[in-house]
Amino acid sequence: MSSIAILQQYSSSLNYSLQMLFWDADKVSKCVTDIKILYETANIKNKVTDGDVVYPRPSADTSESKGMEIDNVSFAYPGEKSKESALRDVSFQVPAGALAVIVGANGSGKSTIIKLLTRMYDADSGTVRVDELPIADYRLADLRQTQATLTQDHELYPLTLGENIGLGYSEHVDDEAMIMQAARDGGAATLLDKFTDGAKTNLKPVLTAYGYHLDDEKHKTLKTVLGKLENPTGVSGGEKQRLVAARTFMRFRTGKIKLLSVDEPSSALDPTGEFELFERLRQTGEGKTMIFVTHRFGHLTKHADIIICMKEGKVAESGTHKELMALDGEYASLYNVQALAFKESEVRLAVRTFFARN
Ligand SMILES: Nc1ncnc2c1ncn2[C@@H]1O[C@H](COP(=O)(O)OP(=O)(O)OP(=O)(O)O)[C@@H](O)[C@H]1O
Repeated sequence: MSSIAILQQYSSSLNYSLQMLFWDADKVSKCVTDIKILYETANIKNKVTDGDVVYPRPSADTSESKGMEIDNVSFAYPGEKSKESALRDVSFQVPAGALAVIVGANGSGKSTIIKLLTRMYDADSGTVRVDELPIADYRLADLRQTQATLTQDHELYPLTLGENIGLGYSEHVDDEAMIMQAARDGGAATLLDKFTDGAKTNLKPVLTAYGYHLDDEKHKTLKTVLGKLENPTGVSGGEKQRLVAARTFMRFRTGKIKLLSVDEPSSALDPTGEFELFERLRQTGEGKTMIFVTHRFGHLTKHADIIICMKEGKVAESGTHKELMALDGEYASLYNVQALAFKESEVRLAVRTFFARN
């Protein structure tokens, strides 16, 4: 019996060792694949060619700041399998300093417009113009310096919460006062206050105390400090959006921003958080060209100088809220569906409150 027991113990120990070996081998092969992808990505040539015109043009006076124009633009994503292109014969203008809001159903081309205006892609036909010149004429680095974008795709990095905000203006990544102001603007101040280390809280430490082979007794203090540093900090989807928004407000501090593009950055925010974010963006961006993509109608569309209502890759309608409501077309029907849903939810809330009280 004892021989069988020993044999069984050895067998399960061998089984465990083999499992660990394969697990480690799996991790090593994943790391190698990741590194390979990293090198391959770094080698991908940018298809967006650089221009040579300085932006903003030194000679440009205010009369030359004409804003942005999309002129008869069509665009299909490289390798797109869809039968229809993402954008077809799209034309509209956003005067300098105006607030434009792009609305429309899923897949109607809203985000694609932002990608062309920020020159992530070039149009297949037609022209995107900035201050009357084709966008491709300008130096890319100059254009990027004057743009602040806020989208759902923005990521947090394995740095401190403060550094994640400070990256919006990398020369001031250590400027605590500026970071705190940006945090307040982005609605992230309460989040920073939640942690004992505040803005210095490490989001996702990359060090590992195990790697140093530290002695429990001899390196006790160092181990405690490293342990604290290494403890990853979790943030919710809404908190991430607030931090990323704060980074955009930090970017405004560069004083160079001329275009603010905001692509549905608030899906995980509660209605109050979203309202406050849009209001602060609108106030901070005052005087700059602002382009918002949103699914939620309401105060933003009412403030818009121009609303572009997209449908299946084309501009269905454009104008102010008042003009489009008077048209009683695509925009009005989208608006009314939301207004109805809002009224229904208000009724449901009132009913629930009534029954809770009685
Ligand atoms: N990277 C991509 N590669 C290929 N096709 C894409 C890519 N991004 C978007 N598309 C396609 O282009 C079309 C327009 O997409 P876009 O993201 O601009 O729409 P949208 O109006 O912003 O949608 P949503 O409201 O869902 O965000 C869609 O048919 C979409 O499938």
